[in-house]
Amino acid sequence: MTSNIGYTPAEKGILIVLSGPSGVGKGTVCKALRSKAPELVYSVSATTRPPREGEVDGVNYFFKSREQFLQLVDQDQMLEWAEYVGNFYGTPRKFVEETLQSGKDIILEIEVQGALKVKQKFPEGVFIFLLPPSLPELESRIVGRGTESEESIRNRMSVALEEIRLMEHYDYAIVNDQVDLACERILGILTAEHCRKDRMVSKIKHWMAEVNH
Ligand SMILES: Nc1ncnc2c1ncn2[C@@H]1O[C@H](COP(=O)(O)OP(=O)(O)OP(=O)(O)O)[C@@H](O)[C@H]1O
Ligand SMILES: Nc1nc2c(ncn2[C@@H]2O[C@H](COP(=O)(O)O)[C@@H](O)[C@H]2O)c(=O)[nH]1
Repeated sequence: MTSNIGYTPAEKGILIVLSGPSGVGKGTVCKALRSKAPELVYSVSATTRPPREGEVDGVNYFFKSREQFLQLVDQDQMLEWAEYVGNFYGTPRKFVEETLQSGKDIILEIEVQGALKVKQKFPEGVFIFLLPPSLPELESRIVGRGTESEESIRNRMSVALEEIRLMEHYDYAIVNDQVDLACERILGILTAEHCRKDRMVSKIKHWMAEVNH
């Protein structure tokens, strides 16, 4: 099934930030969204974390050394960046800005510190927090994924509680009990956000200018 957002695009696209603790299912939900909403664009982050089995450079992440990453930061090429459980993660700025400028919506799947930095720069963005049905279910999802060491699982679970505490800074919270339902909720939010009157103001101004001409 493909989405039918059914909006008249405002001039700029909408920036959507999807956060939530490690293992909650952000990546899984985004993958499902790709087939349901092919018109959405997904930002590819840079990271210093080593690739997991099957991850492809330029598709899942741009894999960088710490030196390369910090050079990108120095060159102001990152919209935001953060250190998470010992590795750097960041969003390349140019791709996001160009996508929004072209009128397309873009999703950033990022952790909370980075999301709060994006909120300072793009307060008009839509900030969505994904929650697990419970903390034991979160742990069993991280463990079940089979990608993390015991130490990494412990670290990610302890950061998860800090992240959940910062949920108050987000606009929406969604429980990822079922992937399809989580996708529907995100697409519902997006439809509503496209109908916000503030996003239409510049378009209406343009009409008025034409009539008054
Ligand atoms: N609704 C769901 N019900 C059951 N299992 C799920 C659900 N969503 C995701 N999962 C499973 O949970 C595990 C973690 O999912 P995923 O890798 O998408 O999480 P993530 O939030 O992207 O994690 P990270 O932030 O570490 O990249 C995967 O094995 C995935 O199949
Ligand atoms: N601040 C940012 N966080 C990011 C970015 N890309 C991914 N992430 C988040 O990092 C953690 C860990 O990811 P993992 O792939 O190692 O499991 C997770 O919460 C991601 O959402 C980014 O560009 N900036």
